[in-house]
Amino acid sequence: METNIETAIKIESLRKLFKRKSEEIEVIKGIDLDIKEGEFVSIVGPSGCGKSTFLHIIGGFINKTSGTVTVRGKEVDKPAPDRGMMFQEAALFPWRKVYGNVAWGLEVQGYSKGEIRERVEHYLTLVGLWEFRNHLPSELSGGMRQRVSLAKVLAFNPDVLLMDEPFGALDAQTRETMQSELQRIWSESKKSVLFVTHDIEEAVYLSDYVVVLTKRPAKVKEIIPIKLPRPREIEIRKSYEFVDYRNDIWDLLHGEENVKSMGGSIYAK
Ligand SMILES: Nc1ncnc2c1ncn2[C@@H]1O[C@H](COP(=O)(O)OP(=O)(O)OP(=O)(O)O)[C@@H](O)[C@H]1O
Repeated sequence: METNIETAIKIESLRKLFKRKSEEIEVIKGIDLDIKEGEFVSIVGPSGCGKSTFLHIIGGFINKTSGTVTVRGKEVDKPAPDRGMMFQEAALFPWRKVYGNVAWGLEVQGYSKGEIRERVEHYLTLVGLWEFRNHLPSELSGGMRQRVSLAKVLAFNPDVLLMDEPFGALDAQTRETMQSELQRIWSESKKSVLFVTHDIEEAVYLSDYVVVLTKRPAKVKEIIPIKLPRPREIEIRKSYEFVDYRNDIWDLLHGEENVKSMGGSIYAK
């Protein structure tokens, strides 16, 4: 297989069936997708269509039935530090302070104390929480806990970030703040991100592309490039272009027959 050096994640003919007793449930029915280095790509789709399954296969947590998934040319067969994964709930040790949580993966990998301190400081500063390094997770807000989770994942220096509804449990205002923060952190860290969300506005605001999946079994229905300038200010959500993108994705998700033209900006890769 030919893999372009600029390709961070390559997915070809991916298929997934779950077996339950004598029944086979087809969840993913042939997905092809290329994510280039440094791209931010969101996945949206009807509830239960297979978004989390898709992300977990790329993470190496679920086996695929057929097809190929490669990250920087290397075939995925199990979880590994080249793929950092974030979930809706912050994955933190409650008994470890913020510093200790971010340091954990580095300790396990055998980094020296000096290297650990350097990396933990770098990533906690990046997420704006260095001064909270001696707090326990229980002493932080939900948004702050998710920022610690992000620092913990980034400290591994993964090639790609896989994020499954990471802001799904946050209130609307905190969620918006986290979206702006993530945009800044992404542009500074230059990671490729694959981001699953139910929130169309979140997908438009953050992404270079939004991938719309069909209902189960999931296929790619449409790939929409988001050609809004960066960095994106919060007010961009009020612009006509933004609202147009949101409405077009909403129509696609609701299976509208007469999807309004986006001036040629809808295309399949
Ligand atoms: N281990 C499993 N065994 C059998 N079926 C499963 C298993 N895991 C998931 N499924 C089924 O696969 C389908 C897709 O689930 P998945 O969680 O990937 O969807 P989703 O798009 O992320 O859902 P949501 O939008 O509600 O979060 C569902 O119908 C679910 O019941």
